[in-house]
Amino acid sequence: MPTTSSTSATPTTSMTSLRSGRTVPFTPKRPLSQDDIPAAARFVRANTPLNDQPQPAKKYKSSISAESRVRSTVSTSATTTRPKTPSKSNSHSNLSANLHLPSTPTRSRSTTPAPPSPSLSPRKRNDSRAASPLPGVELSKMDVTNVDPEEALVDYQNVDVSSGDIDEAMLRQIDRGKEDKVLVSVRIRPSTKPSAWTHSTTNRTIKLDPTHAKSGTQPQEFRFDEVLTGSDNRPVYNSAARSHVCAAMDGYNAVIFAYGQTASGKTFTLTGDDEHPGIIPRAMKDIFAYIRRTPTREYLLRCSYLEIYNESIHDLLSPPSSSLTHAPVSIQGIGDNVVLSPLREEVVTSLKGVKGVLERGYANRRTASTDWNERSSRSHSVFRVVVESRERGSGGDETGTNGRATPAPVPPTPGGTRLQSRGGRSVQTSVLSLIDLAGSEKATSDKDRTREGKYINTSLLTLGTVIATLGENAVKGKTDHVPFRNSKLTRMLQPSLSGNARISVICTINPEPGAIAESTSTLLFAQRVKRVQLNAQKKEIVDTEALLERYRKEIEDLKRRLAEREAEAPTRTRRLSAREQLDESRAMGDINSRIRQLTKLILTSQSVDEAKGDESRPASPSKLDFDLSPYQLQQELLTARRQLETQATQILSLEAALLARPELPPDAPESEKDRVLAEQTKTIRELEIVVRGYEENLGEPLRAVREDVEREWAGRLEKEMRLRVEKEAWAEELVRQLEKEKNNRNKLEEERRALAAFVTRFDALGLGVQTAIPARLRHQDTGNSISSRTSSRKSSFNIGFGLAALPEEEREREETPSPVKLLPLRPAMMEHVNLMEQTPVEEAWSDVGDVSFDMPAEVEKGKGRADASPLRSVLAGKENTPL
Ligand SMILES: Nc1ncnc2c1ncn2[C@@H]1O[C@H](COP(=O)(O)OP(=O)(O)OP(=O)(O)O)[C@@H](O)[C@H]1O
Repeated sequence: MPTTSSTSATPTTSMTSLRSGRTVPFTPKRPLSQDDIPAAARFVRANTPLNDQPQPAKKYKSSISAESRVRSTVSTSATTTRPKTPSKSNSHSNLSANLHLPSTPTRSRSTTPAPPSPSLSPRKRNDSRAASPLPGVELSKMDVTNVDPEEALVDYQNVDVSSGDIDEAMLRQIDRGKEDKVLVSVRIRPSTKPSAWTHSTTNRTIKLDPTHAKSGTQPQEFRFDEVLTGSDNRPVYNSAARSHVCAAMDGYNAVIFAYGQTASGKTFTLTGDDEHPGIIPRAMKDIFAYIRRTPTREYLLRCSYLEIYNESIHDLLSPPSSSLTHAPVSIQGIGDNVVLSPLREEVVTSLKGVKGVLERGYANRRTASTDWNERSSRSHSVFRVVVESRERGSGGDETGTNGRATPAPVPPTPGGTRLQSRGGRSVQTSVLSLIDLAGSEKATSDKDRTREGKYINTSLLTLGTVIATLGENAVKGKTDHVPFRNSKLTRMLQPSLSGNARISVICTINPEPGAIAESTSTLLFAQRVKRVQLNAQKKEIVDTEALLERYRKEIEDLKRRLAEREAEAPTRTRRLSAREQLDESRAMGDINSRIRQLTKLILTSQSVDEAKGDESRPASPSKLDFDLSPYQLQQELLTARRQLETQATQILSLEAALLARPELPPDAPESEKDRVLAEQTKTIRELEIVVRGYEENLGEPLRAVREDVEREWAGRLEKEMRLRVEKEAWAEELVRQLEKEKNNRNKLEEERRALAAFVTRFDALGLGVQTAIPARLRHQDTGNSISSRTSSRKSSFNIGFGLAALPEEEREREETPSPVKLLPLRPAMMEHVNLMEQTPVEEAWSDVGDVSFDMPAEVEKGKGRADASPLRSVLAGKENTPL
């Protein structure tokens, strides 16, 4: 039997935590002095938009000017020196407390990588120097560009023990959210006022109380995956977020976001407070717990924190004041390939590291006091964790003295994979995005807040439209355009919303009667989200990398054989006959060419991947299908560029390896010098092979691709311009025709009036011909009748003469109603039409043909002539007739 309850049954005082038996402090995010205001009043003021109490909240309103950002930013250099304003400190301490951090790491391997050592690659040394662009502003050493990914790996052995362990409940949750639908939950915020809604947590339904419904209407019942109440964040996390956190650890992209009216509890759900840690701290704990229970894999975790404020993206970990070369974060990439750049990413290896990142980011968030929420989020904030993992290797085969064989390659594109696949072990990458949306709101009393509110509402509206279109497309099998680009938020979420992510949405509502409209709108949004179709896929860099590993191994093997032969050469050649020497040199040539061939294969590994089954032949870019659309060609170009970048990285690595070789002292034995010389010759040869491969394989074809894309685009542009010119000409012609038509009409009207006057006079003369004159010539509507007659005459003219005389294709064009088709009318034809338009009065005149007086001969003669209007002739003839 479902238990139906109303939130009204849970007043503030009864929102006592059942666990603790204490009153849940509805801590405003910017708390007042606790002594000043009684707890109940504090909650009412902080949460209730329409309470009838005075609103001292204004008193605590703080500006969110750039200045305040700078203040909080500069202080981020060390968490200890950050000014602890009362408003922020509570949040920070919430975060720290929520993460339950240990004082020191307890495992053998340090969880925090050491500062970059000078023995590392030159690139790394440069980065660490550039890491402090401002005096006094020390940026995090965990910035991903400062950290060697191989040294920041977290695995079950070195993971922070404070992360706890995964409980059975978590394992049960893993399967949740596997369906191809969005997991939609509704969370009803506790309230002191009676609730306007009835709900059932067991049936997962919510419905407007009929007493609040419009008279005569039956309120709609909404059903979701979860209906949650109360202040405990644990059940919310367990049922609405945990499955998705696990999915992210398992290799799927996952997005969890809170949506709802301002002050309905989004931030409370995502961040929580001391007593009720929210989704973010709980998720981070689970991530480390997951690593602990997965002995087969090693992980690299990178975090970023950004906000979208007034439609621009701000990096919360790298605010403007911390960098001299600050550039705004922009969204790059095409379609579902979204890259945020420049965006600071920090490697985290422990909960403590996560805490630091969250604290700094949170301190830079824009919040302000509004009429409804003392610390309202004025932006959409996104906390992202990139999870990279690979199987743990045996260890011996791949590392050199400092744990690596070559310097860490720079990832080819911003936001790309950092971890390298090793020995055929693939790297799995996924992103967990935890999003606290700004709340939709009504007009507010503050000007700045109103402006922000406009941006907030617009982007939420776009989110609604995007969701609605995606839902429609999914339900009706349509492919309607989805306006992702209409807001930064939707563009950023495009890859996830397009389906390649597991999504969980927690819609928060305020149950009070004063917020029925907003709550209904939130529930309708939730309903639409439920219809969106998902198809999340794991992203695994498997084939290419594995193949590369195979090729690399073979190359190494061949080089070893080549070196052995070269070393033996002096003694062997003496023993060999001329023929055998020739064979020997051929064999060496074969080995060299195989090395070259394999190098080419590495260079075009991506293409090789596509040309499955024919691995010996590199798929050359010259095989490109130029029937592809410009978009597809562009994609090809991007792929080629990426290969090029990989090659450039390889060259850099080899050069760095060459430089890193120890120099010999001057008194070193000759044999040692010869050995070093031979090694260097070998390295030079390797470099030559790589460079040649690059030149042969990518240089020219890449240019060719670029030229083809450019040519294709130039062709399209030319065509577009031609069309435009034609259209403009058409428009001009149309205007001319209209002008002509207008003149004709005026003329016709003039003539009609003259004729009517003439007829009236004629009547006045008592010549008794009224009945013979068509009535319309004597009334106001005459003109219309004449013009309609004219047009019917014109069309009969067309059919009778013009079209019959035209060739087939022109006749077709004439029959098409589009004005564009008028353009190719032959000038002679146009003349006919003009003549028709210029002499409509003869039509009218034919109607008065039975007027019982003789027509002057000139009138008869003038019929059908453009320049001699019969009416004018008539009028001229009658000019001196006495009236
Ligand atoms: N379920 C809940 N239990 C207890 N307190 C809550 C709950 N939901 C919200 N609150 C309290 O209500 C106040 C407003 O909540 P919160 O700031 O999370 O709203 P919001 O939706 O993020 O608002 P905005 O969009 O303006 O940022 C906070 O003081 C918060 O502690």
